[in-house]
Amino acid sequence: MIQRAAILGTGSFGTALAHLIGQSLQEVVMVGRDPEVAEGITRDHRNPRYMTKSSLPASVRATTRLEEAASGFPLILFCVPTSATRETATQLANAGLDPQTALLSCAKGIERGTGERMSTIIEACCPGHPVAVLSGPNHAEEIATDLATCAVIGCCDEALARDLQTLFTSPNFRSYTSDDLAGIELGGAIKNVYAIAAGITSGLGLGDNAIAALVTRALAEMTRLGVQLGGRIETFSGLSGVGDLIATCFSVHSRNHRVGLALGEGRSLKEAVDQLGMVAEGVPNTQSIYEAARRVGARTPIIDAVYAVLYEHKPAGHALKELLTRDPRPETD
Ligand SMILES: NC(=O)C1=CN([C@@H]2O[C@H](COP(=O)(O)OP(=O)(O)OC[C@H]3O[C@@H](n4cnc5c(N)ncnc54)[C@H](O)[C@@H]3O)[C@@H](O)[C@H]2O)C=CC1
Ligand SMILES: O=C(CO)COP(=O)(O)O
Repeated sequence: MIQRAAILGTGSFGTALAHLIGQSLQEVVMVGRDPEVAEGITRDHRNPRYMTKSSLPASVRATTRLEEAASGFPLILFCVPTSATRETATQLANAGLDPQTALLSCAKGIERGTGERMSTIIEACCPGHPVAVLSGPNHAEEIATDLATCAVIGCCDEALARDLQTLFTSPNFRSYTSDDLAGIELGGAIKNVYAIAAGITSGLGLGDNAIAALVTRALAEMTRLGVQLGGRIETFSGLSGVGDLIATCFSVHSRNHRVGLALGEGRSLKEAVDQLGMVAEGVPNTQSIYEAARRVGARTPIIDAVYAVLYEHKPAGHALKELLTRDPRPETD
């Protein structure tokens, strides 16, 4: 049984998960960069910057010193953006990490340049440590206020998978297990791009039919690309695939959706990102996933359209028109 855990990242998701697992654990230490945030969490049992309405259990404290998390915690959660995962995992490995510590990746994205998944990066930086992943329709805002949801835990070690499933089981949180880490991580990464596309669609003033059509074709594209990149087909019909796709494409909470909405309404990418104040993984991941798709020769018209809007200055309306006027094809092709 896991009794203590460390959480790297004192942002939205780290705070939501501290709220969740802090209810059953003896001790949770959160590690962040901002001393004011860390002090606020420890003193007031509330994050002064993220998820500010959510109280944190008495078991939760925070620090800015990574060394405090490296030793004495059998489980460490990675809740920093994907762009910071390699650096954070390297620092952790050099901070005196206990040999048996399990590492759980909660971030959603793949690395720019290499196309690597977060679990493989963590494994490479912290060799010998068991690595698992958590994903699903899991908006921080809802977990932090005890609204019910489900997640899938990807883990190849059966005993650890059981321990993690026990930890991530509460009256408002149900978890499933799977050994398809690739499929789980790819679904969570790729859906970010479609959440931007859904936001753009809303921002352009299109209706429910258009968004339903987009999400349906996005699922076909995500499955096609995800299988080419190494995931199992059935995983994309699960919580980390279609489940998270629905959550982010239709939710007011989705940061990626909000970036898309701003773009559809005519704002620049910089304006859209600046007004958010939180990480929208779909922005860097549109690049990393577009590049990964090119490497395996996948047909990804929706990802290509989002890439053109974000990085080639194509007006969103033009990108939409091009998508709709492509050569006709069978639905299941
Ligand atoms: N917010 C959500 O509802 C969910 C987020 N996630 C994933 O969790 C990850 C983190 O997202 P959020 O917590 O939403 O982001 P956030 O923007 O709310 O917080 C990010 C945190 O990481 C820290 N950070 C940023 N750059 C860093 C660096 N270079 N080194 C160390 N720390 C750094 C920030 O100071 C902040 O504490 C992302 O990959 C996201 O996709 C997954 C599920 C749900
Ligand atoms: O992954 C998420 C919910 O499952 C969060 O999505 P956003 O990053 O778009 O807010």
